[in-house]
Amino acid sequence: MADPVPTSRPPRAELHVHLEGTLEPDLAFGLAARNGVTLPYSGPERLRAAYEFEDLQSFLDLYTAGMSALRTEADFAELTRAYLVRAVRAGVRHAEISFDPQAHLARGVPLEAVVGGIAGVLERSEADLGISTLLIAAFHRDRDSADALDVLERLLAMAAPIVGVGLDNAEAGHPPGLFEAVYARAARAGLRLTAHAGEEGPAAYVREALDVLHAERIDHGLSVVQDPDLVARVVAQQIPFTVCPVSNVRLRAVPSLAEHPLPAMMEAGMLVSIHSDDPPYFGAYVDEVDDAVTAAYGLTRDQRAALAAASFRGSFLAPARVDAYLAEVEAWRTAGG
Ligand SMILES: Nc1ncnc2[nH]cnc12
Ligand SMILES: [Zn+2]
Repeated sequence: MADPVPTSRPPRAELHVHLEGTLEPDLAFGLAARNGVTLPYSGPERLRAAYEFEDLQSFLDLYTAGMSALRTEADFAELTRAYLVRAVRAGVRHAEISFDPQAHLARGVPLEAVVGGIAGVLERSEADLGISTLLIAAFHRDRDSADALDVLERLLAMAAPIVGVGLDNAEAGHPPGLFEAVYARAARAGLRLTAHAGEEGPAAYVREALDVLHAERIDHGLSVVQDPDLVARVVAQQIPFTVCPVSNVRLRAVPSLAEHPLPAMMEAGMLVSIHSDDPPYFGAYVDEVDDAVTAAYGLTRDQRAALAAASFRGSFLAPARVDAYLAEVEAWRTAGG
């Protein structure tokens, strides 16, 4: 018999989600109308119908176009709140949300509006919605690293409430090592370090993110499986990998879930967890990602609980909070009988 709705999926942490990638077409058109912005589609359904991607770049083009609707502090607050409400329904107990400051600065939107809108909602998320949250500033790897350093200094100067930094956007030809100084500065400021690596790039990019950036966590990291020595190392060190299987299929990093390395990563003993990346663009929030991988690989309740536990272990939360959330996962696992 199917479980009742509240316990059908494990409690989990969402560690890999781009705030701008949570923009639903209806909200995009609502904000665009409010701001006098014209989106290059006749309406939300036409926009959603355009969510067919050949690769990462074809997605990034649409993702960047969608962002043009976001202009004011209130827009960022509304976007953040809408994501959190949906995440709570997905069983997300803790979310570490990335945002792309450079994308907004490039459009003339002040950093204060972006950070103020997001942070104002996040600081009340636990009281208002019962979900803990942390914020990550992600830098564009296909821009000059001096620009990333400048934006990082501005975030530090304004005491932006960020827990860490990330690295995203077009990967091919943009190795992590270019951002060594940015990550060193972030580390000196006490920030936590994560980086996209091995989504479209080679295993060498994953290695470089670990060795040069000293990344504590790897976003995607699919290509690690091409390097058995590196797999052995990340297993030994229990480096968290935030994998987004539905995103990887939709962006054609892999042909299908059946050919995705997630089962091999789990089998090898990696600390791997599953996430949504940019949910409306890929047609799946993290509960739907869980459903998809459970069906594709015939995961047991214990395996789903292990993925959920890894999401908390890989978080930037304090150990006591991780332990409290792990107890919730364990309660879910054992409730299944
Ligand atoms: N999957 C992804 N890879 C790199 N940058 C991104 N920004 C939003 N989604 C991304
Ligand atoms: Zn991502």
